[in-house]
Amino acid sequence: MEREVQRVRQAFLSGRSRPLRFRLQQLEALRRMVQEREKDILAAIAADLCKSELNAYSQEVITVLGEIDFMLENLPEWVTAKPVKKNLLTMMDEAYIQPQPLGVVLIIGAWNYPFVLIIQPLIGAIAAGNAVIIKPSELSENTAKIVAKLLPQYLDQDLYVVINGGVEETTELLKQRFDHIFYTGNTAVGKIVMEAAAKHLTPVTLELGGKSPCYIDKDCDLDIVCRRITWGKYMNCGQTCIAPDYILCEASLQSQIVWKIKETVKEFYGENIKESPDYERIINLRHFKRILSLLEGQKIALGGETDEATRYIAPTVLTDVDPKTKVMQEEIFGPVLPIVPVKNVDEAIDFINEREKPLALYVFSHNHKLIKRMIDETSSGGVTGNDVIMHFTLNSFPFGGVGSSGMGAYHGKHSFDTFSHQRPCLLKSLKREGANKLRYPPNSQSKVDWGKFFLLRRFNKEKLGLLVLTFLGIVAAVLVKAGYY
Ligand SMILES: NC(=O)c1ccc[n+]([C@@H]2O[C@H](COP(=O)([O-])OP(=O)(O)OC[C@H]3O[C@@H](n4cnc5c(N)ncnc54)[C@H](O)[C@@H]3O)[C@@H](O)[C@H]2O)c1
Ligand SMILES: CCCCCCCCCCCCCCCC=O
Repeated sequence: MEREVQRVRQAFLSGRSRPLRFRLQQLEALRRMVQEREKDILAAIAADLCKSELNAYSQEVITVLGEIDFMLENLPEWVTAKPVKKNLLTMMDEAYIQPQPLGVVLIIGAWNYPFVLIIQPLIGAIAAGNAVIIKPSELSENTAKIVAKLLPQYLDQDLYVVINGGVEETTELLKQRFDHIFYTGNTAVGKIVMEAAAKHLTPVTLELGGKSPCYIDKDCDLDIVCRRITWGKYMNCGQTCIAPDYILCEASLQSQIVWKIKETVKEFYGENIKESPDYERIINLRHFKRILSLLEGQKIALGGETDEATRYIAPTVLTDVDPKTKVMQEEIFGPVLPIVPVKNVDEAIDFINEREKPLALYVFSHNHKLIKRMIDETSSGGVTGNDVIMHFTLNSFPFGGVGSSGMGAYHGKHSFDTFSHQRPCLLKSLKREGANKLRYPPNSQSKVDWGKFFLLRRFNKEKLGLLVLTFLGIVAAVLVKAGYY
């Protein structure tokens, strides 16, 4: 492992990942890979998650292609140095911020969207000029294998390397020194990653999970609300980090919500859900059993049917759920939707704020002020009003958690920034030493007063011109006095 990381570091140190032209070429090659090998990629995702190729394409491949195009379009502007505002002491100097690659980045992916969750951060890391080691999830082994096979056929083989394996390999990998670690997965492993990173003072991005609440106000169109929630909750069989985890609403709305979700489930997946190409399965038996255990003692208002042999769990809704029960203590990550009755929006806000900060928050209402209030008075990684999931699709948004749902963010420019160091560069001349005398010892009250004048005073534009002239006059006077002229 150590040798492999060393090899990638040597490739980074060769400098070839840095030029803009190279980054664009690699991103174009990645796009070619996705387009030319689309069938293989879709087949692998389909095999891992019992997902139709159409769904794999719309949920994963579209996102990846969109992200590559966005990078190709904007990268030339993002990589350029950006001049910054100067103060009176640096007036005559060159001051700019130069984004630079961090070095060797480790990307650890999760199984639930196994392609997009490693390729989207990879796009950002390449765009920022880094070398990358990718560790796909071992639970989505088909996608892990196809990525390991295809990437070396299209990308620089020494700069971008896939390492497959399970906990043992990841543990070994985490002992190595990286310049950034980007991890997607559960919170418990997030802590392991952060602890390992701390040994080398390596910065981390942690894309974690949590229980994303969904508040339904009584002033809304329940038909549309339930259709959107049904889509976001049962997509990928509930195994989506930003799926609405549970509903908060007034008790009287529950029966209508159940009825409308039931109708929508029929419309989306037909009478026999098991035969629908649009309904996935639970990733493995461990998760299947974990989700079943969440149903114990609950009022099942819809669904509840299961089949262990195929790891099928029907779209399920629970009503009158007690917040103290197990289903409300951990992220569900399955097709089970508890409804927790609350008296009003105030109680819903308190309920959310008494718990860990979620990755996403959803609020449905015709009342725009109520949505704004919910946003102002709570915290979450992201929010969508009157829909679910959709904030993920906008690459101008930073995607990430807050508090226990994660740290850092990515997508679009935010990925570029995550994998870049914003290096402040100040280029001074070796001339004009007279003006610099102000900061050299011995210090004096008048020097401090001039320092305060130069660094603390705020000037409007008109005054500034005058001041620059005065400043230059003073410099000239000092120089004359010092005998330079
Ligand atoms: N924020 C996001 O973007 C996002 C996206 C997807 C999933 N998630 C969250 O991820 C969770 C589901 O994923 P998961 O954790 O089951 O995925 P997982 O089991 O695939 O684990 C994630 C990664 O961690 C590695 N790993 C597992 N155990 C490890 C250990 N002991 N030491 C080191 N590495 C280890 C795995 O090899 C894998 O690559 C949910 O909580 C979900 O909300 C978050
Ligand atoms: C055919 C229409 C296209 C619709 C696009 C909808 C895209 C949904 C993308 C969902 C991806 C969610 C990934 C979340 C990562 C965490 O688990």
